[in-house]
Amino acid sequence: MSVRPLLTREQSRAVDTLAAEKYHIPGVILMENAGRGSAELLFARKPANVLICCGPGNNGGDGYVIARHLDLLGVPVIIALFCSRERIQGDALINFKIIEAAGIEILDCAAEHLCESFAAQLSQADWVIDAMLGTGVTSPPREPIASAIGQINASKAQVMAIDIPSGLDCDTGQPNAPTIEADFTATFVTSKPGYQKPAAQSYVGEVHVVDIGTPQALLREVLR
Ligand SMILES: NC(=O)C1=CN([C@@H]2O[C@H](COP(=O)(O)OP(=O)(O)OC[C@H]3O[C@@H](n4cnc5c(N)ncnc54)[C@H](O)[C@@H]3O)[C@@H](O)[C@H]2O)[C@@H](O)CC1
Ligand SMILES: [K+]
Repeated sequence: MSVRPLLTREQSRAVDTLAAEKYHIPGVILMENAGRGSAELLFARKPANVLICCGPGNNGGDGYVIARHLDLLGVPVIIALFCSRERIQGDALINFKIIEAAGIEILDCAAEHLCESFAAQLSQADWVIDAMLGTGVTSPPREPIASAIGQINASKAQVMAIDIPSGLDCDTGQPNAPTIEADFTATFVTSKPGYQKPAAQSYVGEVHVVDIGTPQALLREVLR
């Protein structure tokens, strides 16, 4: 496939479902490929230290995989968790348990009062990874993620968005209030229709497509 067509948010979710149900690829393999590919993209930029902001879903799951691979590459990482541990499930929970067992530092930022250390870590961060909201987002960002987006945008850290800059409508390119302003975005399988729109440029930054191992036949089926 020379120039890949663009998957909408719904089509991206169809790819994830079909990959598991029709092509027998466990989601945690797709997540490993997504996280490893994203970690290697960031490592190439020689990060001094990385603060990885994780939301409640599989976008957060990508963040846990990225943390493990950057840690393995010798990069100091800290996870900022923007949901209660109890909310984490499925493929994200598998990867959360791995980094917990590996002793990677996790800041509990789910409850406002536990979040003082987030501001301190953010001020020290060379890079921030936005693994808060991906294709499962259904409305403008809610608290505590909304406040985190504002603090991240106000910080001096460089920002890498995972799959979708949190807050951005990936189909129209329209931002919500607030939306992550990323220096670059690692998006999965294909770029998204909204990423080429003028309104999206200050949010997506440089777009990189990361393959997650889905077969060509699956793409052809979804894009038909
Ligand atoms: N097999 C898969 O499904 C794969 C998924 N991947 C990652 O998983 C993401 C999709 O994961 P999910 O479907 O879990 O969804 P998300 O991880 O995008 O998170 C959505 C969750 O956040 C909450 N939420 C929704 N709207 C919100 C809002 N406006 N404010 C605050 N919280 C909100 C909901 O609880 C929802 O469960 C993709 O974007 C990609 O990053 C990748 O790992 C590739 C494989
Ligand atoms: K994101």
